[in-house]
Amino acid sequence: MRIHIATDHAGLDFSEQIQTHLREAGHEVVDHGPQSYDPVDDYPSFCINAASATVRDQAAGIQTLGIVFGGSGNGEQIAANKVRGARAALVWNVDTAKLARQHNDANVISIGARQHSLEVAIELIDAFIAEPFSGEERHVRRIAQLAEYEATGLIAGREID
Ligand SMILES: O=C(CO)[C@H](O)[C@H](O)COP(=O)(O)O
Repeated sequence: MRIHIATDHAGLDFSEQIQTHLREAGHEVVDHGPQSYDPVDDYPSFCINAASATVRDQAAGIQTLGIVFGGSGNGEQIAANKVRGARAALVWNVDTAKLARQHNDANVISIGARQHSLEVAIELIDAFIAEPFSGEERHVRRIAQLAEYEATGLIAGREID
């Protein structure tokens, strides 16, 4: 699978080690930065680039997922979700990693590098990558509502309050 990855200064060390893990597992990793440590760098552009590339590859039929990291993962998730078509989930245990795929068909995982050990972060990412979307009708319906809202501001053809 192709994995698009991005972080900021708070996750750089993590990102480098996780990229090694992913490459050893046979994935193609595309690093969206940062390329060097800058304690005052800003996560939005890195994370938006990773999410955009993930959405673009999926639209082209390429099997791909995105990973974004930061100190908490909150801002990184918010940034990724600004990209149309991105469904970024902030994951904090194996259950939320699996549910992000099963129920939400999340295409980007966000993780707080200051919240977990490297071993746990790798466990969360591996669980996320391995889990398929359930494809169940209720989840398909809810995801379609989000996509419709993103595209038109409507849900099921109606304005919402
Ligand atoms: O997690 C993050 C955003 O949600 C950032 O990584 C975090 O805010 C960076 O903090 P600082 O600039 O104090 O190192």
